[in-house]
Order: sequence, then structure tokens, then C-alpha cells
Amino acid sequence: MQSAVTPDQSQAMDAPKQGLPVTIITGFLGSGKTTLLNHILTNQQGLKTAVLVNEFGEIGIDNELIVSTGENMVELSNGCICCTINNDLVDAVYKVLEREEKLDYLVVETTGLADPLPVALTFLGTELRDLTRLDSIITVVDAANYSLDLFNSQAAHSQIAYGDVIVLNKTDLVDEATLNELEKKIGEVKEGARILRTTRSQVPLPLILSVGLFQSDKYFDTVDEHNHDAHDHDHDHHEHDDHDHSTCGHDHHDHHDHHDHEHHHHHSDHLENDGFTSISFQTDKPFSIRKFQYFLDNQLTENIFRAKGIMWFDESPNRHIFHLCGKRFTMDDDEWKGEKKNQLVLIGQNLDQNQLLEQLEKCICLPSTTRGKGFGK
Ligand SMILES: Nc1nc2c(ncn2[C@@H]2O[C@H](COP(=O)(O)OP(=O)(O)OP(=O)(O)O)[C@@H](O)[C@H]2O)c(=O)[nH]1
Repeated sequence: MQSAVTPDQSQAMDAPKQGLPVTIITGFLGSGKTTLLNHILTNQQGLKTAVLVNEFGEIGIDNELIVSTGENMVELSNGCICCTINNDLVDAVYKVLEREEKLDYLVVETTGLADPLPVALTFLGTELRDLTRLDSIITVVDAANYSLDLFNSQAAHSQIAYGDVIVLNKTDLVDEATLNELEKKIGEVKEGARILRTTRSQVPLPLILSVGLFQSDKYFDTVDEHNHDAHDHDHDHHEHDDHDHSTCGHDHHDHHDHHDHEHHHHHSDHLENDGFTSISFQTDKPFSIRKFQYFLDNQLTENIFRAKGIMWFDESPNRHIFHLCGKRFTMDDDEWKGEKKNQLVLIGQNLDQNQLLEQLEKCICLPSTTRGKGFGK
């Protein structure tokens, strides 16, 4: 987990001793969690909110997509908080608590494949219990892509079962009858679920923050089961590079060391039971629009459920933000802030990693300055 706080700030714990309210945002891949986070960050009035973001996939695309105002802090991670109660999350929360500046709120965005329960238990079952107060678990549901059968995902089921509030998002993409049907299905997973319909995750913040909906007594048995793990944690330890990932089964590579490389072949083994894996591709060369269009039309297989990317096309001066959720994709124009690059994360089940990486490699075109005269593009 990367941190915005330097080690010399880890002195005395004179930050809030207890009770920092915490909201966990969960929800399946592409449902609108980051959109909700941005909504919170731009609309909270006078509150200083810290954010912990956890992504599935080795390249952190979300950190480029999260709005950050002077009052907010963005902390990033490399994708572990869903594994189990783990030291990464606890360490990251300590860093937030140790900041000199007093914070009012902490929002944790899990990956789309995370079971929120272990994340919640981290706040209930470790020494964080006395320093934080779990306010609520908010579950974002994609109304256009809701299908627990299709996902065959234990995590997706858990997200709804443990959600204190269900944000039924993307209501613009489906009709009223579908929404009613979905609410019924959600009610089958969680009886009496509190459901809020939204477009672009635009929910009135008083309905989801500081609502005190989380009832820890519902979880006491589970907390006891997990407590032996929790007590292993040593919070004086702030070396994030050598924490133990032996049980995670996934790769913790530092991408920044490999900036010049064409792509990364890392393969995440998160929640292998659900069969989802991610493929990350990165290059400092532009794509050809025509070639990428061909990839989207002919090579993007149905088992790729989610994709997101920061895209650089030779033919365009703009930075493009690419999102694919289910069958629908969008490409939004934006401006480059730093160096131009292509970064793409594909998430799905039974992905043919080598083939997809090869196909993406073929989307690269030579920069215009070195290109031949008229051929080869
Ligand atoms: N049409 C429509 N699109 C939406 C809505 N909410 C979010 N989106 C789009 O859906 C895509 C995914 O949204 P994100 O907020 O990135 O979803 P996420 O849950 O953070 O995604 P992961 O973290 O990758 O699981 C983006 O292209 C959003 O602009 C909505 O209400 N309607």
C-alpha cells in the first residue's frame, strides 16, 4: 500500500484517539464506486476526508481518476485489502490517524471483487476498534449489469448481504420495470435492504455518511473467529515493502521501477474461487485508433467484464479515459497532465493473458515523427 505520509510523521499518536468515522464503499466491478467517491469528495462541506483506495489490477488507474482537492488525501494500495484482515490496511489507517492535521472522516473504497466483511472486521477486530467507528458499508450496484448468476461471485453476494445501504446506480440505463425487478432480487439477498436509486452515484450525502447504520453486534461471532489474526499485527511497523504476503498469492511488483517497459505480465490471483483475473498493459508509445478499434470490435472477448484505461492515440492530442462495464464501453476526452502513456487494465474470467497482451501490443503505432511516408500505419 502506498502512502502519502512520510515515515517521520509516524511519531506520537496525537491524532484522534478514537472514533474517526469510517465508511466502506463496496460494489461489483464498474458499478460506480469511484464515481461515488468523487461525488463525496467534491460535495462534502467543510469536512476533511481521508481516502483509502484499493484496486484490482497492478496498474493503479483509479488514482488518476479520483478528484483530489487540497483538503483531501488520497492513499493508494496495490490490491490487498480484500484478502483477509491484513497489516496493509491497518498500517494505512494508522498513517491516516497519525497525521498532524485532524481528519473528520475516512472513506475506504474496496476493489470490485472484495468481500467487504474482512475489511469491516479489520476495523472491528483489531486495535483500530478503539480508534475508529465503522459508520456504514455502502454497496453500489450496477443496474445495467446486475446478475449474481453471471458473476458467479461470492464477493458480489457478500457485498449486498453486508451493505447497510444499497446504492442502485446507473438507473439511466434501464427502465422502471427492470429497477423494480432488481430491487426484488436485492431484497432476496438482503431482506429489508435500504435501497437508494441513483444516476452517476449522485446520492444526498446525509443519507450515506455519518448515518451510524453499521451494527457491530451483528458481527461479533465473526470478529471472535478472526481475532487471532488481528492480534498478530504490530502497528509500530511502517516498512510497507516487507510485509508478509505469503497468504495473498498475488504479485506485489513496483511498477514504477519498470516505467520504460512495454507492459507487465502480472497476474493477480485474488479470490481465485470467483475465477476473476486482471491483466495490466502499459506502454509509453501511442496506440493507433484504427488498431484499437479493431481490438474492441473483434478481439475483446465476452469474458472480459471490466476494463479501464488512460489512453494515448497517435491521432489525438487528448488524453482519453476508457471504461468498459459488461458490454458497454465509453471513451471520454480529457487533458494530459503528465507524460503521455497508455495504461490499460482488463478484468474478467478465464482470460488468455498472452493472447490479449499480444493483441494490445499490436495496437501500438510508431510516433508520427519517426513514421514512414504513408505506409505501415
Ligand atoms: N450511464 C451511466 N454510467 C455511469 C453511472 N455511474 C458510473 N458510470 C460510469 O461507469 C463506469 C465505471 O464507473 P466507476 O465509478 O469507475 O466504477 P467502479 O465501481 O469504481 O469501478 P471498479 O473500481 O473498476 O470496480 C465509468 O465509465 C462511469 O462514468 C451512471 O449512473 N450511469
